[in-house]
Amino acid sequence: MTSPHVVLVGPPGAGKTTVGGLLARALHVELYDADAEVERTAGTTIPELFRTHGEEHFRHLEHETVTRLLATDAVVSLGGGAVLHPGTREALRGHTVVYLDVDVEEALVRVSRSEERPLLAGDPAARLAALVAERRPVYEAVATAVVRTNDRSPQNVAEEILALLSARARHTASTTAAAGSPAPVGDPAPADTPTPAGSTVPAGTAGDAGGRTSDAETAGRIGVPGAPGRIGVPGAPGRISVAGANPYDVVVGHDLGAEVVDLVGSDASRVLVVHAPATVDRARRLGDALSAAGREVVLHEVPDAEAAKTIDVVARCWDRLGEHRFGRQDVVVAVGGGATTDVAGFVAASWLRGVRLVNVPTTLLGMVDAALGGKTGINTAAGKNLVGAFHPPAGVVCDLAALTTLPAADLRAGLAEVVKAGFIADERILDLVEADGGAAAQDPASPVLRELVQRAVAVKARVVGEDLREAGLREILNYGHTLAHAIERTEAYSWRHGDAVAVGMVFAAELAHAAGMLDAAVVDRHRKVLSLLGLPTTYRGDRWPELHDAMARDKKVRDDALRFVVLTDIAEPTVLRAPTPEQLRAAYSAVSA
Ligand SMILES: NC(=O)c1ccc[n+]([C@@H]2O[C@H](COP(=O)([O-])OP(=O)(O)OC[C@H]3O[C@@H](n4cnc5c(N)ncnc54)[C@H](O)[C@@H]3O)[C@@H](O)[C@H]2O)c1
Ligand SMILES: O=C(O)C(=O)C[C@@H](O)[C@H](O)[C@H](O)COP(=O)(O)O
Repeated sequence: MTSPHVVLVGPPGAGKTTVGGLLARALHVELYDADAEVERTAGTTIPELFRTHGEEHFRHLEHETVTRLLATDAVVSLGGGAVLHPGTREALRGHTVVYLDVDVEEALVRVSRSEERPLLAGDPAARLAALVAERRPVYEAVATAVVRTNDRSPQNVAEEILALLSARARHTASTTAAAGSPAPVGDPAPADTPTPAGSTVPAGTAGDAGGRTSDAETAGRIGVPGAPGRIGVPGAPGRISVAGANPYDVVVGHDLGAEVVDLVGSDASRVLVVHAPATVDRARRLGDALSAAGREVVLHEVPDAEAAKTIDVVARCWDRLGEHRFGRQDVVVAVGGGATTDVAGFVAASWLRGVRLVNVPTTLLGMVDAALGGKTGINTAAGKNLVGAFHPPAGVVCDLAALTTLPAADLRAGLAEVVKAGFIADERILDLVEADGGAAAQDPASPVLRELVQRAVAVKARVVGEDLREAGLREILNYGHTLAHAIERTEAYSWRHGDAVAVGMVFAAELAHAAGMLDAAVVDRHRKVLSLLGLPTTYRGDRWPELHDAMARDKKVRDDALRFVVLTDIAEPTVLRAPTPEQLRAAYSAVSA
């Protein structure tokens, strides 16, 4: 089926027509500007169409025009409001759609230089701000990639899109070339053993939740607009929304006790505050605030770190809830790192088949990863996080002051998940770390760390908002985790999770390189960024059988075939299915100390 090389969406002033022209020239194809096509077909201007027939009539004509243009082999630029038509959104499924993101101030400067825009009549600044606020989630929903245009020349933006298109073409080519039967899970075979080639799955396409769930093999690309202003300006608490059946916010700031009291709400009679030994003071302070607000507070300490994630600890929590007659309207508040929020979350998910959960993460890793997204759970003898439930919190409150008491090694471990967000979706994270050799990222009081937190949260929020139950896209958050969880189990959970993830990401990058999918330069960048932060990039070289056995129990395994989230470039995650024993061996040997 003929399809445009790329469809550009975005608000007025995003540069769709200018960038579209450059792309069309570079690709030697036509540029179709949907607005111009509507005018040509209607034989009048858009302002005139609005005046004489109204917006609804215009949207109808626009939808028909876009449907026609989507059957061309061109570059297509859509009018700012085209995506408001449900039929147009539907028609965009399966196409490569790039959202050109721009801040309102810059868009305003650009549109003030151009022709009449009916929807901006009156107070253009206010109208544009309202339009962008209304439409941004829709652009993000239809887009397969988001490209920032602020402070960038149209040429520079076009180059980024061309690079995206060629990476996508490489995916398609490698998928076609590498399709093969799944390799059985087992130790790497000797080099001369014939084995099926590893196969890759291309990144997702526009708004294709249906396709993702039916295939369950696709990890998608996610572009993250990510200017700090979009997710909260430095100095004010950032508030990042997580979409879903029950949307909630992640608040990032200081002195946020009142947020917790609000989130618990006045319907609750009782609150179980679950905390780690290291967070008892913070838990007590929150408990006092909740008591002052009229709630009965039960403080409950769980063991430190991974020792908290057991069925015995869960059972003790259930006992406390039973003793205090917790009902359906009562609440669990988790105060601690990822281990605490994981176990407390599972308690909340299972008590009376689910009560309200408020997460107050006190580690960096908890703030950027564990406390949001709804994955709760515990470990079993067979492996990490094997029992649990998806139970999203009612809200997540990240008080950055907690990071000042966090041991440096735990802060570093959290940075591994921040870096993960950088590699899978937001390169600016990597740039920020590299800018000063990783120093500011490790300073709990620095604005850089705050921006890193907000950016990493924004990445996770967007992914889990689209795919709570890991039907496809969410797998990208597991980057580096297949080997990481195996290392943690092999080391009897004496390794920090983030440290294991750091090694796991280098392994995944080496694996993608061995499979011919990733340039050596990107693999090197993994080592560089992680080393700047003092994170490990190697592991002992004599543990392959144990590691392989643990990886064979990974949740991503399908039909007994190992599956790894890998990159084909920065912010280009995909899934490598059934890598060959040679590829696995090459990657393991490359990370062996
Ligand atoms: N559910 C998810 O989506 C998800 C995501 C990522 C990680 N995780 C899980 O999270 C866990 C790792 O989380 P983590 O790195 O936060 O580890 P952690 O919970 O073990 O905390 C690390 C250490 O810091 C201490 N601590 C916590 N807050 C402190 C503070 N403010 N000051 C001083 N000490 C403090 C803890 O008691 C612990 O000793 C793993 O079990 C991992 O599997 C879950
Ligand atoms: O939220 C997710 O999804 C993740 O994969 C985030 C990971 O960083 C996290 O460690 C998660 O707990 C792993 O989940 P699992 O399902 O692989 O156990």
